[in-house]
Amino acid sequence: QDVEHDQDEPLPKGWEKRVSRSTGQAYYLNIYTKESQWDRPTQEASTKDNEKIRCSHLLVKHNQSRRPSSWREEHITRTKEEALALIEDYHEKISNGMATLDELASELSDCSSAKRGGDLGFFARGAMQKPFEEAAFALKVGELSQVVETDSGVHLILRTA
Ligand SMILES: O=C(N[C@H](Cc1nc2ccccc2[nH]1)C(=O)O)c1cc2ccccc2s1
Repeated sequence: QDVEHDQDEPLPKGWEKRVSRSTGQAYYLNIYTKESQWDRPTQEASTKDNEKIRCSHLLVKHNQSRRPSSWREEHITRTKEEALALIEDYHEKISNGMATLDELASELSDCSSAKRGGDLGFFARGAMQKPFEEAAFALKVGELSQVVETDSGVHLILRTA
């Protein structure tokens, strides 16, 4: 469900709306690069895909998250404050070398990418929620973000390529 746009608002140029055969969930196809994404695009489809980066992330969801459920916990009830306390602890552990983001993400991330150590693969601008995209594209390769808030919850982002 995409609450911030009414469904019949036109999509930005170069995108088509499709329905996933396996989940019945709507997704969006860039007709130039043939890339697809779950989130409704906010900008015209990029015709070239050279500005792509690769990131891993650790997501802690809370009771105000867009989908307060994950592979770890069917009903996520923690408050946003509790989520922030957790993610700040993880940030400290990764920053002082006590743990790596992929180790913590594999066990603790509320995103399905946890199965891949938090790896989201390569993505261009327009694929992820804006706050996440801005933070990710501001990182140098190998750099860990500060805490980033999106409608999904609170994140730590590591740019890997
Ligand atoms: O949106 C996803 N997962 C959501 C949580 C979430 N929300 C996000 C917002 C920005 C970036 C990553 C995010 N992951 C969920 O599981 O509820 C994605 C999972 C995966 C898995 C592999 C590669 C890309 C993605 S994007």
